[in-house]
Amino acid sequence: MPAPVQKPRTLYDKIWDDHVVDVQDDDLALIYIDRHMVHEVTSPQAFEGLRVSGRSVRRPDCTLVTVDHNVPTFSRKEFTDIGSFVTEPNSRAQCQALEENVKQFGLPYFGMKDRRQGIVHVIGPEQGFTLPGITCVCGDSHTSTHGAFGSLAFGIGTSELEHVLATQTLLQKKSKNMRINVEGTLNEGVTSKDVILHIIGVIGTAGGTGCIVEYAGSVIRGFSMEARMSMCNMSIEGGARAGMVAPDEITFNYLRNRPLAPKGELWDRAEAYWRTLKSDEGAKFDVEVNLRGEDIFPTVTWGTSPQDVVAITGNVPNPAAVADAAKRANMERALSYMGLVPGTPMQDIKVDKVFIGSCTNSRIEDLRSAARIVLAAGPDAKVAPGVDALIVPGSGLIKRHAEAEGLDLIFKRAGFDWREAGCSMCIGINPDKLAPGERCASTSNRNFEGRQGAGGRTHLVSPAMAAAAAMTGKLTDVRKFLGGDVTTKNPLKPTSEYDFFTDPVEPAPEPEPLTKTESASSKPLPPTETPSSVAKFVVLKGIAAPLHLENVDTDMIIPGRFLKTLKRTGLADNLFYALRRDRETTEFNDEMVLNREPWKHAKILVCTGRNFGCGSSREHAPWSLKDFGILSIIAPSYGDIFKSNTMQNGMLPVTLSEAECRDLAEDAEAGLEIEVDLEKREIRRPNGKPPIPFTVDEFRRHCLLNGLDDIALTLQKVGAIGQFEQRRSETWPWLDGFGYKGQKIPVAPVKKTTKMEW
Ligand SMILES: CC(C)[C@H](C(=O)O)[C@@H](O)C(=O)O
Ligand code: SF4
Repeated sequence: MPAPVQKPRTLYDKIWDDHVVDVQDDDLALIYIDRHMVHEVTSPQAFEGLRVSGRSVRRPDCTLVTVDHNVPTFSRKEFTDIGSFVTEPNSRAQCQALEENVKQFGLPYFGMKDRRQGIVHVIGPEQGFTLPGITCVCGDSHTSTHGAFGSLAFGIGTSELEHVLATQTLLQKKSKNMRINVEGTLNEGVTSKDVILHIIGVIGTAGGTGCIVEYAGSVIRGFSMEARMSMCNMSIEGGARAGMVAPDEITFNYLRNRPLAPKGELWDRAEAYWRTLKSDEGAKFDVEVNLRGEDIFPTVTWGTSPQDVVAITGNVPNPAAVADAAKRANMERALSYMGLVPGTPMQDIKVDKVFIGSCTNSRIEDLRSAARIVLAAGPDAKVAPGVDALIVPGSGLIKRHAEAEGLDLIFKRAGFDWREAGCSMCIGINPDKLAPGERCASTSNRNFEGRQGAGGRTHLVSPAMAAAAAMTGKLTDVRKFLGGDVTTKNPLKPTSEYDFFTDPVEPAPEPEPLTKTESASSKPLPPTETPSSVAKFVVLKGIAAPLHLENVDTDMIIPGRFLKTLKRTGLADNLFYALRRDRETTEFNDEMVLNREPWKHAKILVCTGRNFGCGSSREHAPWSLKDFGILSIIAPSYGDIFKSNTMQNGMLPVTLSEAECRDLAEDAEAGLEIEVDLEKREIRRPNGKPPIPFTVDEFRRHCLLNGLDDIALTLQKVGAIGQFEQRRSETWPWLDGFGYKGQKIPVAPVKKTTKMEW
């Protein structure tokens, strides 16, 4: 009999197929997670969950922990410990909790004394922890960055994080396949950051919802790994949970010799497998977008959403030209927040601050490209008067690498502030933030209201454009600095031979005993125990509050500065902070519906705009809604991570058509109580209108109706997980991490790094 012909598969299909541990009737699959990265903001509640239920971390060897969001980026010369160095109490508490958890659960950790510390999405690739063909997760939406290596990498919430720690698996439904092709040649001054901003401008922040995006085409193939990471990083801003690029020579060259990448014969086996990781000819994509490199120009955002983009040569758009009333209102709000007048040339907009950093653009190439512009401005050129310009390398190693190339001197000579690694001014939950009304050209990824500090105004740009803005004091077309051959004019000498091996890679430490008699990792996993309970959701009757906004992001639901908590509760007052509070006095206002009777008591939120809960993976968003009393949201569509986060908390997101949402919003405006019945899958109104039916995943419905905990259910499949791990060790042995079953990876000999003379 001829062998069955397998139909052509996409890169995503292949990685998915290779990770399925178990499939349930309703399309949900338990998939194995190869790499788990952890930081201090989204993990404390998950570790607490493990502690309470007496569970251990299943694969410390596949877990890597660092501290990045809260850390101050000023000099660490005087650093002794977190307790004295991180002075803001909530930030300190999160960093200290992480260090305690690392010890207690025995996890590999790059702390603040370790020069490999840095932004979680920078250090994984840098160490070779991120590899092609893997599944990779982190309690952070920009995990999409790691897809640049041809891996399936996506952000998860805190409950899912706990699930991965305990089981090394996740319950997932397969997403749709989307491909974005960028063919042709890029214009002068256009970088991968401009390409991804342009893409988001075209597809919108909901464009990739429900999809995994593969970036393809000659432009992408020509990009370095750094450039691919910047693109995949912002997949989440385009609504997609993950973005990926098929691995190729550029990927292999980047990874070869990285500390945690396979070596010798294992490398050869791995590379042979990695070469199979590309979409087959004829593979089916549910959505395909084709763009031309020639149509992309140096790009900048004007508004408060990453889709609000314009070429730097353009003007601030005019809301009056927009027919749709809701869109016009959104634009007016954005322009008022940004303090911009329609028609103003973008290049006339003055900036107060420039930030070069974040998981999008803080890698060595980003720093080089910014340095080139500074050099092109002239030997004595300085940062424009009145502008504060900050350069924050993504990791301690990048900082050293840049210093070895002398980039720090270029920056410092021109008046830039040269910092230590961390998330810094990307999110403003550490000392680096914008003051109210300050305007910043930023290489980060989110320009939401208040993102870089309450009242701060963000324009997203590439590192070269940020450097140009620093030198002129205004948003500036980078091409002004690019006349002639910049590389010969500017004597930058990149060092590809940077030595990553001077620090030994140690296996994870032994877990500390939880009590005198039981340790976190030696305690056996609970067997087929009765599923523990989370709150049940059966029928919910109550006041519904109407909300007429599109693309409500989780930064809007709860701003970053309120994430610095170790608890899941106490967040109600900060729900929709910017909408509910007066900008000046911060008192609750009367305009926002949730501040008024009877909606103050709302149990249901009816949102008429699409893409509710997009952006960051913070589970604090559903926690704050729940804390306020809202247990069900009704909207036309959701950000993928937010949707699963709500269901992990006994809340029900109902998806209805836009017309149905508008209809229900009328009832909500009238202050009527409505009833969400999960048992019958329908929404009932008291005014004689017919019930509205809805659909919901069967497994999720079952869990919600019975108040079941995913982790306990998954642990019933521990046998299948163990079998998968055995096959994984045989087929992909390089995926067992350092320290697995007592193995150690050899430490390469120490090489000397010399400061470059140029
Ligand atoms: C803290 C974390 C939940 C968040 C994210 O998921 O993206 C943060 O990194 C951000 O950039 O907003
Ligand atoms: S987006 Fe910003 S805050 Fe989030 S991980 Fe990246 S650098 Fe950190």
